[in-house]
Formats: sequence, C-alpha cells, structure tokens
Amino acid sequence: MFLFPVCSPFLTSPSCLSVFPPPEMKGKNPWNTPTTIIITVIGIIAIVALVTVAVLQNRHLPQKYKYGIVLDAGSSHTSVYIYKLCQIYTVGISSYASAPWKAGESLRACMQDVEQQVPKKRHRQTPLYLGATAGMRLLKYNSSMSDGVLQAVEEALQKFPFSYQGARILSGQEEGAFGWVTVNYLDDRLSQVCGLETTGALDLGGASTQISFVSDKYNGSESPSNSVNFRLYGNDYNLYTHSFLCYGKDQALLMTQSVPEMLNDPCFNPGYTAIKNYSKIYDSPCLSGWKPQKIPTHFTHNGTGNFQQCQRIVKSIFNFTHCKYSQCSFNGIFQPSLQGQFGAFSAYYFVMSFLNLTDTTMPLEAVKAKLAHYCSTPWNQIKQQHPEVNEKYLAGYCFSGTYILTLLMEGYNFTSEEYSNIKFIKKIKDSDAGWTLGYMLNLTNMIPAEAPDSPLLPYSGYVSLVTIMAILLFILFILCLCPLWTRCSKQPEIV
Ligand SMILES: Nc1ncnc2c1ncn2[C@@H]1O[C@H](COP(=O)(O)OP(=O)(O)O)[C@@H](O)[C@H]1O
Ligand SMILES: [Ca+2]
Repeated sequence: MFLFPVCSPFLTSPSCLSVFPPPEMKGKNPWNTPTTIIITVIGIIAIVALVTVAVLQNRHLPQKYKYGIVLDAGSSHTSVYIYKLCQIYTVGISSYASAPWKAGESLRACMQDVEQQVPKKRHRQTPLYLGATAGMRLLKYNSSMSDGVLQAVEEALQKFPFSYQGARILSGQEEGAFGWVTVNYLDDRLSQVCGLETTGALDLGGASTQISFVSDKYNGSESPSNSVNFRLYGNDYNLYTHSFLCYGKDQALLMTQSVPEMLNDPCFNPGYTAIKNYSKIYDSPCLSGWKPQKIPTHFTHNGTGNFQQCQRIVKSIFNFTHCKYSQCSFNGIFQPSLQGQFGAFSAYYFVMSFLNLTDTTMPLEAVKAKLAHYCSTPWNQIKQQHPEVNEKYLAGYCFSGTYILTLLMEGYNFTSEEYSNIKFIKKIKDSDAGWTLGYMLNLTNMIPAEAPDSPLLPYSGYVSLVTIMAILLFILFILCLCPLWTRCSKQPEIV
C-alpha cells in the first residue's frame, strides 16, 4: 500500500502549508529547490512502484509445469498416463494371479521410460497412482489372489523415485464417474458459468462397460446406488452412472461362446478357424455356474460370418424382461432417459474407428449394412487387407461391432435419432478420454468445488486501470505542488 503526500489544490489545511516551502525560499523559483526535486522524485518512484506492483500482482504466473502419473490397470492392458500414453503391451495385471511378482515386473520397462520423461528435479513432487478396474474386480470376486497382485505391483512402483500414492481397485461407479469428469474437464464444460449442458461418458473395456450422464429428470431418489453428486467450480452435478461388470467386450464374447451349440460362430468371418480351450471360457467369474456337466477340454471355433445371426446371439446375453423401476436399460438396472451428447471412448473407439463407423451422422441402417458386409468378408481377405493389425483384435471386430450396436441401441435404448448424439472419441485436446485424468484431478484436488475468484476485470483491464490511476496521481501530484507554491511563496498574512 503506498501513502501519497496528502495534499491537494483543494486542501488548504495548515499542515499542507507548513510542509511547503520554508520561508527562506520566498521569491525563489520553487521548482529547482532541493525539496521540490526530492518530493517529485519520491512521487514518481511511488507511482512507478505502484504500477510495477499492480502489473506483477496480475501477471499470470507461468503455470508450474506439473506432472502426474496414473497407471490404468485394465483387464486387457496397463497404460501409464503422464499427459501422454505409455502403453505397456502386455496383458492386464489380473492375468498374473498365479504369479503375482510378474505383475510388478510387467510395469518395470514402461516406468523406466516414464522416469526419463519426467524431469529429474520434479520426480519427488510427481504423484504416482495405480488404479485397477474390472479385470481386478473380477479377480477379487473370484479369489483372494487380487491382494497378492496389488502387493507385487506396490513393491515394484515404490522402487521408482516418484511420490507413490497407492494402488487400488476402483469401483465401477468410480470408473464411470471419473470418465465423465475427464470428458467434461477436457471439453471445458465444468469451469464455465452454470447451465452449460455436460457430455455423457460411454466407456467400453474388456471386462466391464460404464455409462454416465446428467439427466434433469433424475434426482438420485430412484436407485440411489446409481447416483454420484459432484460440486465442481461452484456447480452441483447429480450424475447417473452404472458399470456393467462382465459386459466389457472380451467377457461378453466369452458369454456368447458359452451358448452350447457354439461351434460355428456367425460373429466371426467365414473361413476363420481356431482350436480353443473351453476352460478359458468357463474359468471366468462371468460364467460361473454356466459350465455344462460334460464338455471336452477343447473345441474348434469356426466362423460363418452372418451379422443378423450374430445379433441374435449377442442379444441372448442381455435380459430385457424384468425391471422393478420406472425404466431400465437391461438386466433390471435402472436408467433414466438419455439426455444430451455422449463421448464413447476406449474399445468403443478402437472398434468403430477400425470399421470406419465413427461417423454417427450415417443412418443406422447404413451402419448395419456396412457391418454386415464386413462380417461376411472371408477371413483370408480380412488378413490380407490388414496385415498390420494384431490378429487378437482383427478376429474380433465383427463380434465387437455387432456387440457395440446391440449395447447402444437395445441395451441403453439409443434411438436411431439419438445415435447421432454419440461421438466416438480417442482424445480430447490431445489427452486420452478415460477415467485416469478425472481420477488424478480428483485426488490432487485440481478441480475446486467452488468457482475460482472470477477477476472483476480481465488482466488487460487491470493494467489500463493502474496506468490511468498512475497518470492521474502524477498529475495530481504536480498540481498539488503548484497552488501550494503560489500560495506558499507569499508570506501567510497574519491577521
Ligand atoms: N487396437 C485395439 N483394437 C481393438 N480392441 C482393442 C484395441 N486396443 C485395446 N482394445 C480392447 O479395449 C479393451 C480395453 O479394456 P481395458 O480397459 O483393458 O479393460 P477394463 O476397462 O474392462 O478393465 C479390451 O477389450 C482390449 O482388447
Ligand atoms: Ca478400461
């Protein structure tokens, strides 16, 4: 706070008169006396200092370049996010149940890469999280081996020089809700003035799938377990979210293959054939209790490539009959009416982008015709057309595309008109869509519950205000000297 010489041409208070100038200065040019020069210099320094402080106070501090690392331990993969993806091309950590130490080992190479990417001087301040999703939820459901896997992962991650914050299994609700936070944070739909419609989040994994959106007609009273409340930037959001365990695309495929007569498969291209192990199907917790009494250990899996027949088989793993609520999606799960736009990411994007079906303005009948054509294409032709694609994925695109359409249209009840409200996305503004960013933002409190103090003026407003003030002050300061001089240069009349 800077005190100005409190004198003004309008003030004729004695204090002002007594300050300027001493009597011996009578009749001399008041402007070149040492007193005046000192006072003027002080005034100018004060004004310059004021302007400097004002500018510094409002200068946008360079955003401290922060890092954060989140490992997404999915059912089929583990990804490391440090604002860019470091994909670990192995299987999900839940696959190491029988040899937990391998789970920790599987992260080493990528974490060493991360150690190179984060500046050394920031290692200690960089929070490191591991969140495991549906693959580990299934392992935990099936056995106590999930603890051994998490422990092995913990030991491996603690060897790295980051600020280790823990490894845990997310609930389906968290996975859905944080995916919604990520999509809306990246799309700048959270820090705006209230009332901006948010975007729903659709996440398709290997072992589970999540749907999360805000519905004006849903206040959480019907089926409270599907309700998550957020207060972000001063706005309240009542989110509907549900995670369908076993309805990720890999587990859904196993469930379709459990259908007894499933040897000739319409969801695989004609000419596709593979010898498969029934135990891989019936070991999944998603099929516990489904195992027929007498089955061979292996079966020959043949593709026949028929989209309509595939749709029928896919629909057979959904239950649309019972619903104790006002309305349901499937398997008796409450779901309010769909509302607004939706971002569909992870496997939704991987599959639909491969099939060239990410354009949701395409009429649904045309989408189905394209998919039917792909499914009926002979397997050899498919392999010739896509030599670079991993056969593990290539063989599954007909099923996965059919599954996605069935899940969206029959499962979540998107109408053919509402289908165009869906956008298949991989990234938003160069960041991957997924739960990890929302998870880290939440844990590091980077999204305030209250709106940040909105500046009364934009930055430029501050600068011009301060500059105007400084000029006015300077003029005032000079004016203050003049009348006092004139008045002060005469001897005060003693009456
Ligand atoms: N390039 C790709 N093409 C097709 N599917 C893919 C591709 N990359 C990953 N996927 C699939 O995306 C899904 C990712 O699931 P993941 O996140 O690991 O599991 P979850 O979220 O259920 O724990 C898996 O089904 C995986 O096979
Ligand atoms: Ca996932």
